[in-house]
Amino acid sequence: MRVIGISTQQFVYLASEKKKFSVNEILIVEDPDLGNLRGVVIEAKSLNRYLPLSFEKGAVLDQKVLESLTKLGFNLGEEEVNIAYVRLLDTASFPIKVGASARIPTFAEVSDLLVRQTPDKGLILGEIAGSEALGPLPPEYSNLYCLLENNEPVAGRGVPFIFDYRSMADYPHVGIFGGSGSGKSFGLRVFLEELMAKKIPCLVFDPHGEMEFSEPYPGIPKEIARDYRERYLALKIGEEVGIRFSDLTTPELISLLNSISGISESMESAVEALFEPGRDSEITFSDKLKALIEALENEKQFKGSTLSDYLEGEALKRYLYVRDIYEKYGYRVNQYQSLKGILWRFESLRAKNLFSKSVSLAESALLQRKTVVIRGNLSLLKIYSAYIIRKMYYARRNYVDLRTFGEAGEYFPPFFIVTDEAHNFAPKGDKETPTRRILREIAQEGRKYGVFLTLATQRPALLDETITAQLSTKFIFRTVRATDIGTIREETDITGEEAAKLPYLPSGLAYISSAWIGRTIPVKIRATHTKSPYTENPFDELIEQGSKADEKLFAAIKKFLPLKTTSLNALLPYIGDELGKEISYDEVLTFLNDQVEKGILIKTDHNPFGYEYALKE
Ligand SMILES: Nc1ncnc2c1ncn2[C@@H]1O[C@H](COP(=O)(O)OP(=O)(O)OP(=O)(O)O)[C@@H](O)[C@H]1O
Repeated sequence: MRVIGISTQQFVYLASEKKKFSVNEILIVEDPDLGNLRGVVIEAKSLNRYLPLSFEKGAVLDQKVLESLTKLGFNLGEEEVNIAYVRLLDTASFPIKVGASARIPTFAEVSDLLVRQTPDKGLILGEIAGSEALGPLPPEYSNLYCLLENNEPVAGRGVPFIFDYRSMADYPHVGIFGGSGSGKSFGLRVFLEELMAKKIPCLVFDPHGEMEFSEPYPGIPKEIARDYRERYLALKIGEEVGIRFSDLTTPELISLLNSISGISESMESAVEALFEPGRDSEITFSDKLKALIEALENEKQFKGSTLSDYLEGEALKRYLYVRDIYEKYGYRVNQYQSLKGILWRFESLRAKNLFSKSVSLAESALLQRKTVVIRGNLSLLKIYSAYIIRKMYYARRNYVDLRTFGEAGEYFPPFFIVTDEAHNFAPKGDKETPTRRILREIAQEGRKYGVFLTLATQRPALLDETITAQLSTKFIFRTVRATDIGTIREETDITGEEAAKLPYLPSGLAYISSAWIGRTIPVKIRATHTKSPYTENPFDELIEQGSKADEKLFAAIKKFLPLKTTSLNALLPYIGDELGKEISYDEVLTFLNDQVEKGILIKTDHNPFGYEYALKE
């Protein structure tokens, strides 16, 4: 490797016949006067005589570079020459000497650039791509992780990428972007495993039920494997976690109703007038709504206080109750349609079982520094997340605010909020959603309180821009859509060359762009220690399900072998009993013929009307 072309104090060109350069690789230039200087490859090209057109394109290849190559003895007509455009990371007091040699560094020479944190104080997320060449690592950086090759874990051979989560106090919030199948969910799982290992409390929203960490990934060596079973708690909305109605404030109730379907101003003022926080239960609030609707439907009956003679017993009790409610609220809340709208929204919330449980299990698990996985379908999570995030965030905020003024409040720990499908929780656009409001607030102020976001999405272009702008660290996996690549280019410092590679990145390779690192680093995300419940290939699933069904049917039919098709109809009820379900003539016949094809049964002509199937000897 030699310096060619025109060099400056900041940039040099390197050429080599043998070494192929890759973008982001760190190299050492050995200047006879300036000593050893480190630089990072920002563009890489290969030239050979069959590619004359590439000479015309790109900043790397100008005429002077080509002349210099020829003068230095490279034979462009005959051989391939690899060229790198390198930005120096160390300061040079004058331009680098042309012709100076360059080489691959040792780990010790570049360790300060590659590892910013010791493994015990950082998240071990994977391996810096291309770092295998740096030679043996000191023991403290070895054997920390495996990579996944053809779905098998193999020991990592390069420099670990250690994410300095402590730097999030200055550079908060993480974005994980990548198209379908790019390795984004895998990356998120690795991130969560590392947070659990460090006992950093975390609130995760899990719309796909995949955030399970109890099953070990097959083949992970035991020196690396960790047991996460005690480190997380999965809670299902409506079963283990919900909203305690008596805890709700009026704005919270309004926000919940709004999340079912947007509410009007008159509905909002009706809720403000009717709802008594802390005193109303879900039943008393619903009763009030119904009573007021009933009164407005027959307003004449309830105006004035003349009591009908015909009323007695339950009917009288009801009349008095409705009249009472009408007298108390009717003069302020008299829009029938608004009340119907609130009732419909409120009953929809109740139907989701939201009010049957509280957040106490989630709260105490966070206090125990666990990861809390909140499960539910996407639409339920969208409703619930705003409530629980606000609840946990304000608990933390109150504690910190009180502490700032020297007062003792109830302790609540710093924590992460993590979700996949983030563009559904905080979509871009004019329509305000309750979750977006609180996520924006945390994106802007969470740092002060030690509350950090980790938002994963397939569609960064659809994520709220205020939030995207606050994500100081971005993990960018394979991305194909031009609009998403456009957003990524605006929001990170990745180069044009890196952006052009985004559609072709292999699964599991991410560019990590972060304000605290100051440059983009390509990282192969490590193998997970645990297995998602849904890693089975759907086609293997078909085969497995098929063979299970076949085994069952074979066991049911076996005792009737040899079996004649003429007696099959009569046997169907018995076969059905064995199977525990009805089965048709055609289904059994197809199955028998399949077994003949597999060589398990033989089929013979029985008589002009049918066949006989028997076990092959
Ligand atoms: N770090 C990795 N190393 C090697 N292979 C990986 C890695 N991450 C993912 N893969 C491969 O890519 C596949 C898809 O990964 P993953 O499920 O994480 O995709 P995804 O980006 O989350 O897609 P979707 O958004 O559709 O869920 C995995 O099943 C695995 O085979």
